[in-house]
Amino acid sequence: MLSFIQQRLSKAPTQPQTKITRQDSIESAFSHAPARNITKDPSTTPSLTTATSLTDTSSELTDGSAKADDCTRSSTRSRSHIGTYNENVLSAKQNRSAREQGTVRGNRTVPGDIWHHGDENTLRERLLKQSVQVLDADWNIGAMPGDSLRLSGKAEDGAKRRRSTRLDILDRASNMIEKTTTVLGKRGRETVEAGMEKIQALKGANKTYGLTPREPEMPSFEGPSRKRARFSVVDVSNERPAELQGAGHKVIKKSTKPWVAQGLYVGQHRNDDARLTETKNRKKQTSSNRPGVGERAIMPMPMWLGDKIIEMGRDFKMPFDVFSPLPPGQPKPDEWKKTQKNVFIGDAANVWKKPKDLEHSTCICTAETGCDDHCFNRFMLYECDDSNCRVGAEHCTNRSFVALKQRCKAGGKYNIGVEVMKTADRGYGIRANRTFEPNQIIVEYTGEIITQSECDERMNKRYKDAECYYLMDFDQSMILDATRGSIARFVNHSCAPNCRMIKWTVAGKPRMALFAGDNGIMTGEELTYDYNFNPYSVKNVQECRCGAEGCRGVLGPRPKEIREALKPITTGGKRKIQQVVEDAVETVTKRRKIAVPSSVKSAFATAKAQTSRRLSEAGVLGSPATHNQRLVKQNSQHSPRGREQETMTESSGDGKKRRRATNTFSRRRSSDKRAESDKDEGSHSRRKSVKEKAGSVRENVVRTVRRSGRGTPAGKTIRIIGDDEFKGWR
Ligand SMILES: C[S@@+](CC[C@H](N)C(=O)[O-])C[C@H]1O[C@@H](n2cnc3c(N)ncnc32)[C@H](O)[C@@H]1O
Repeated sequence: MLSFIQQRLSKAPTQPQTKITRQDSIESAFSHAPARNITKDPSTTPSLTTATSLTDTSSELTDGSAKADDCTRSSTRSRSHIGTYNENVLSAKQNRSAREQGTVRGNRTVPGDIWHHGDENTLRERLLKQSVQVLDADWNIGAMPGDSLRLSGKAEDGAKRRRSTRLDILDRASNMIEKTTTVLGKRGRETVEAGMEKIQALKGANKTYGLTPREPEMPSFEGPSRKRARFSVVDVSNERPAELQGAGHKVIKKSTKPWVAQGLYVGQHRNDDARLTETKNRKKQTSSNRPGVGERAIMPMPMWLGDKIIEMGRDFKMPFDVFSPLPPGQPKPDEWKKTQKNVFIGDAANVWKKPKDLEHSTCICTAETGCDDHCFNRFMLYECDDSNCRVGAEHCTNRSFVALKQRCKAGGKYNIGVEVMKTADRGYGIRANRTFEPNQIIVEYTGEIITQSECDERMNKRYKDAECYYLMDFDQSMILDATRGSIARFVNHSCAPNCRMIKWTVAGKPRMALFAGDNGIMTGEELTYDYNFNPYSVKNVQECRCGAEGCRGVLGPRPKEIREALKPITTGGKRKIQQVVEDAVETVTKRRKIAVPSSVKSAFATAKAQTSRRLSEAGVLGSPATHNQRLVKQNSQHSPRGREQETMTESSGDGKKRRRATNTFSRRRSSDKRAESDKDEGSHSRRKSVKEKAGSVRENVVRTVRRSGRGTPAGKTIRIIGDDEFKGWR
């Protein structure tokens, strides 16, 4: 501090450069103090401003007359502050509080009693101590002689205001320029004058900031600092209120941390909605000033999926492109006739019969359960609607086809969700351009519904030279031909599929759709399902190129199994006969590449009839109908969803895997108890027993379900029965 004062003093033009010792200081105080005490009249004594700071140069005397006085003599106070001192004493003093020291901070005058009490030594000592205290007191450099001290009558204002050092610099700069202009030519003068104007403008601008807080400290250029790197200097002149706006004024704004709000999705922020078309996005953006439209306050979910995911919940997965369509310029299949609805062709409409029992089907779900896996309609693959479900559209979750319709109606690539792609060795295929939930409906398989005879005709004529066929067994022995149909016709086969093709009954009509498998679908995955292709002839077997780990090598069952299925019954053996029958009736082609040769068909029918007859004779089965019921029992495997669509394999006695009929299901009902009691009646004739039990079943079975697809002949009627009931039929 002292060195600083000495520096100031050495710079001061009016102050002679003398070394002042502490002793001098004391003596100076000694000599001036009485004068001050004597002239202590508030009306005449210039009141010094309260101490501000060392740099404060605006401290002013209230009395102008004092100015002259101040010029002629040094301030007592100032001089008392100057001098050398004993550091030990000083430090000892500093460690004590002002109260302990018996002085009040800021008391810079020598008390009057010094003059009246004590001898010289004591007096000197006290003076020494007090001088040292004074050194520790607040300083008012403005009171010091020399320097550019300016006085005015408003001491209080001066205490609050400080002259900006920048103004000093500007003053000096303008002085220099003034001097320079005298030696410059006209052109130079003009340039300098322009500079002057700029300086004046700056000065003016600075004045407007007279009352603004001190300019914030700017980052120095000493080198990059980690702490400073977090701050960025930004021009926020537009954000500042008008009165604070000044030329090029910069403030420091803390840099944002977008990852706090966006997490792993940082940098993926987009203004447009990828699900919408460009036009719709533009429209949306123009109307996006709606109130309430804003950023989420919480960490966003994967983009574009919205509230649905929050509601439904989903395990966290690493970020992926939720919506990622193929870039333009992909190879496209030849244009085909499209239809988004099934169309009955020819006699098909007359042949097809609406199931009679539908009106009786009403689920008993509540809004809480919302037609979950226990919903009876869901179990039967009936879609809920207002006629068969009391839960209502808001809570019912068994309205997939309605949801699909709404999605497609909304339009856009995202909502459609699938697109055609070219595969390496399987022609065209279908890929998902977005994610799908497990078991979510993806796309409907639509086309023309034709009768069997119409199919034969088409195969022989229209599709004679075709490479690909889009035929699928549908309902009531009819065929769904998607040659004219929906995009779903391009879905390829896989032995390890990620989707299922399932037939549902919607408003009394059968409809086929592709559903996501149990693992859901990720963006970019190729969609496949198991064709369960039945070539009806060994020579029509197609090589499978699905590339799955457990690939069967062919589309459909393995060749050996096909041979087994088609082998005529020559030998007895209950298990074998049963197996052949089961295999014969199990899988009906859902998708066929070629028409079934009539010779194969008749051989198949003959084998089936023969087997049924033999089994009936042997008392194993009562009738073809009960045979179906037996299949129901043997193959009913309760899936987690209470139904089973997939063809399954089960281990036979010889340890080999063999295919079993599936696609049917059974359910334990209250009638099971009755069946239990029936069982106790003993061993009557099998047929009689079956008849009796069939009667009881008729009473209790809720309805008859029409099913087709893998595992059961299309259009065959299968009754739903309880497991225990079935025991009696064996
Ligand atoms: C309904 S089409 C599927 C779309 C077809 N890839 C296209 O380009 O039109 C069925 C035909 O695709 C071919 N295909 C489908 N999946 C296959 C697979 N896993 N391996 C070999 N060929 C397959 C077979 O030729 C089959 O007859």
